[in-house]
Amino acid sequence: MKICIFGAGAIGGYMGVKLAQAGADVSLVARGPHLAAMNEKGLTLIEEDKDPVTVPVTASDNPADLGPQDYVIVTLKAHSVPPVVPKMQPLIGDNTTIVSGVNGVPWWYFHKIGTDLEGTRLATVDPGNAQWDGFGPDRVLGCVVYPAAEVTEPGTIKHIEGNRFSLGEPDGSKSDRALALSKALSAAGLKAPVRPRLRDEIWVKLWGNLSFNPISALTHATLDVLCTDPGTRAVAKGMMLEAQEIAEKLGVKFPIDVERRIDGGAAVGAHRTSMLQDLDQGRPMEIDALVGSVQELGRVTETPTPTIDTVLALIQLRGRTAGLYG
Ligand SMILES: NC(=O)C1=CN([C@@H]2O[C@H](COP(=O)(O)OP(=O)(O)OC[C@H]3O[C@@H](n4cnc5c(N)ncnc54)[C@H](OP(=O)(O)O)[C@@H]3O)[C@@H](O)[C@H]2O)C=CC1
Ligand SMILES: CC(C)(CO)C(=O)C(=O)O
Repeated sequence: MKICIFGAGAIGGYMGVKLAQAGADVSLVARGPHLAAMNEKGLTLIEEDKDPVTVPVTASDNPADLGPQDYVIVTLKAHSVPPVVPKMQPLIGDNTTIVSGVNGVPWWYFHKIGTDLEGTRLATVDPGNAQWDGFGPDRVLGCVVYPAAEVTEPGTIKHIEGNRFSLGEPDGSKSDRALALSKALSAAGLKAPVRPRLRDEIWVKLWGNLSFNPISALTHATLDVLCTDPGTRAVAKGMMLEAQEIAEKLGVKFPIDVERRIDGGAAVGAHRTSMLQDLDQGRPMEIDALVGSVQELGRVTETPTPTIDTVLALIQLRGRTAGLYG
């Protein structure tokens, strides 16, 4: 089984080391100094309570070097995917599965959803239908990424917590391709359950990213603070309740309530969300995938989103004034 991880930064690099250690036929697409370091000295993973490990990896910035794959696991930031769809084509053969390991509402959300919204495209996450037309939705296997990791220096990944990558077919079936990838990831020491209702998990994760991420980038507060400060907790709750109304109209069942989700965020502690880290480091923020997409779904489902609209306007302008958005 040939697996290529496209965008082998923090999450893709973590997965890459684990798969390489388990002897999988895995290759990585990356770029710049991180790619150069991987090719020079291998990819290093630092995990708590373990000695750092460095593994030799097959890595390139040119997918044509790697050829058609059984699985392409996309672990780019959401806004980086549409522009690279043409560049990814050499990785795609007749039976290639694309695994979308990207936060936010996935571009394939309405593929095989089984309602009258079947086939609806989302401009916020797939402008110009780049992925829908360039990959084809039948290739897609969904994935919710739970681990936290970061690239601490070129060629080095620090794992922070978690090892679960939930997988799910758009139609909820336990397909052979989902089960085979689950087996390969499990053999690498990762948790990879195949879920019949992946969209429910997408929304529980998205609840936090939708609200905590922009609030943290706007306030520079860590999760423990923004989830317990009465004012910002109320803003997060307002956004999440609007999202819940949208999601329930789309058939999602939430296994927990908003208060419990916010308490879970607080329990993570003094974490600077990825959007705050991106802002601080001058990198584009995943505003469209995490917040704009939920506003778009509000329009699709005719659900008012006044709190989401307000926070989205603020974070978009924050991004523009920092030269990182739009
Ligand atoms: N990190 C985390 O803890 C978590 C992340 N996620 C989600 O996972 C996804 C990936 O995040 P993360 O791993 O943090 O992101 P990273 O930025 O660390 O990884 C993406 C990598 O792809 C590279 N890249 C971008 N464009 C190209 C290109 N055209 N060709 C080759 N390489 C390219 C980037 O290089 P460069 O740096 O040069 O741009 C970077 O090394 C996001 O959607 C994120 O929200 C989900 C849960 C937790
Ligand atoms: C905020 C958090 C921890 C989950 O909601 C996250 O995923 C992020 O920092 O992007």
